[in-house]
Amino acid sequence: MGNRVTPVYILSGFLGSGKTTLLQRLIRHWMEQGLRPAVIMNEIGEVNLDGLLVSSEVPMAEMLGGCICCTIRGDLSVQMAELIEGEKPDLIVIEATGAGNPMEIFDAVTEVSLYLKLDIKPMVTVVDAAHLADLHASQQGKTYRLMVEQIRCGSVLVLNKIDLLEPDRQREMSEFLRRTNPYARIIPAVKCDVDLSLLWKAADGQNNTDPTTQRGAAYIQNGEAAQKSDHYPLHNHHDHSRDQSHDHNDARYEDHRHDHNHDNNDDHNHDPNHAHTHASHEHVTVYTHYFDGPVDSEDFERFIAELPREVYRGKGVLRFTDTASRFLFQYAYREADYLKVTPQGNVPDVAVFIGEHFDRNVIAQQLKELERKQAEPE
Ligand SMILES: Nc1nc2c(ncn2[C@@H]2O[C@H](COP(=O)(O)OP(=O)(O)OP(=O)(O)O)[C@@H](O)[C@H]2O)c(=O)[nH]1
Repeated sequence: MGNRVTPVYILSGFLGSGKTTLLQRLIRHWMEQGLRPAVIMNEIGEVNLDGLLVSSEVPMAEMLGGCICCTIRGDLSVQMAELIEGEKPDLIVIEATGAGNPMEIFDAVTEVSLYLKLDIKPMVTVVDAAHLADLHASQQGKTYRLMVEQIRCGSVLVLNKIDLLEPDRQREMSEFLRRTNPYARIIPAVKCDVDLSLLWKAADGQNNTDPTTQRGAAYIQNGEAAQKSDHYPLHNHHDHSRDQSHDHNDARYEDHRHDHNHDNNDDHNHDPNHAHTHASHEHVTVYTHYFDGPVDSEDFERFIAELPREVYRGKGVLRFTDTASRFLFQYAYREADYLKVTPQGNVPDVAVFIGEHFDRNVIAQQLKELERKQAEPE
C-alpha cells in the first residue's frame, strides 16, 4: 500500500441539495491544480446517474443499492483499497447518499482508516435552503431531523439554493444554521458557487487530523458523539450484506430499510445510540423504473409536476418521442431540470424516485400509462 496518505473529502447533504453540483466544481478545481481526484459515489438506487455528470477521466467507484452508513458499509474498505491501489489518486472524494446518516458515514470512513492510510477531512454539508425553510416551518418529521443531523455534523455548511428564498428567509436560515451548529462555517451559495480554495482551509483551522474532533463540533460539544466499538476486516462480506439487505422479489422495487440482523456486525444491535441514529432513513422509499420506450415530453413534464409531495427526489435518463436527443432529468424539491446528454456506454432509459413512504405502484402505473400511450397511437 506504500506510505502515501490519501486525503478523503466527504460531501454530505440531503437528497437533491446540490452535492453533485459541488462535486463537479471540486473536481474541476482539483484538476486545474494538476491533482488527480478519484470519486466514490453512493446511491440508494440501483443506478448511478450522477456519474454521467462527472468526467470519464476521473476514476470512480460506484456503491449502489444501499447506503455506506449501513447496508453496504462493508464495501467501503474494499472500494477504497481498490481505488488507491489501482488508480493512485491524489485524493478521494465521497459523495454520500442524501438519505445517509452523516455520523455513520463518518464512522464508516474512520473505520477504513484503520486499514488504509487516510487523512479524513472535515465534512462539508450542502443544505437545500428552500427545502429546509419549508420543513423548518413545522420542525418535525424524519426528513427534517435528518437534515438537522447533517447540519450538526458539517464543519462547513454550504447554504445552497438561496436563489429560491427571499432575503429575510435566507437570513433566517443562516441564523438557524448558526444556532444548530455554532462551530461550522456557513457559506450561502447558488449552485454551490463558493470559493473552493477556502472550503477546507476554514475547517482545517478548527479541526486537527484526529477523526474524533472532525465529526462536527456541534456533536462533540453536546456530548452526543456515537460510541463505536465495531470493526470490519478489509475484505468483509462484500456481496453478502448487499443481498440480504434488500427485498429483491422484484428487481425494480427496492425499499431502503434497515435490518441489522443481516450484518455480521452484531455490535450494532447492542448499541443504544445506534437505535436512534439509524431510525433516520428507515422511511426512505425508492422506486426505479426502466422505460420500455420513449414517452411524450409534455406528458412527462406534467407527470413530474404532479408528483406527490412525498417524492422529493427524482432523476433519470430518458428518450422523448418528440426530441432527437436523450435527456438527463433532475427533480429536487419540486424543481425540475432537463439536460441533453449522450451517455457513454450502455445506460438504459431509467428513472429513480426517492421519497418518504410514497406509493410506488401509483408512480409505476402512471409511467406505464405514458409508455402505453406512445406504443398505441390513436
Ligand atoms: N434553483 C437552484 N437549483 C439548484 C441549485 N444547486 C443545484 N440545483 C439543482 O438541484 C438539483 C439537484 O442537484 P444535485 O447537485 O444533483 O443534488 P445532489 O445533492 O447531488 O442530489 P442526490 O445525489 O440525489 O442527493 C439539480 O437539478 C441542480 O441543477 C441552486 O443553487 N439553485
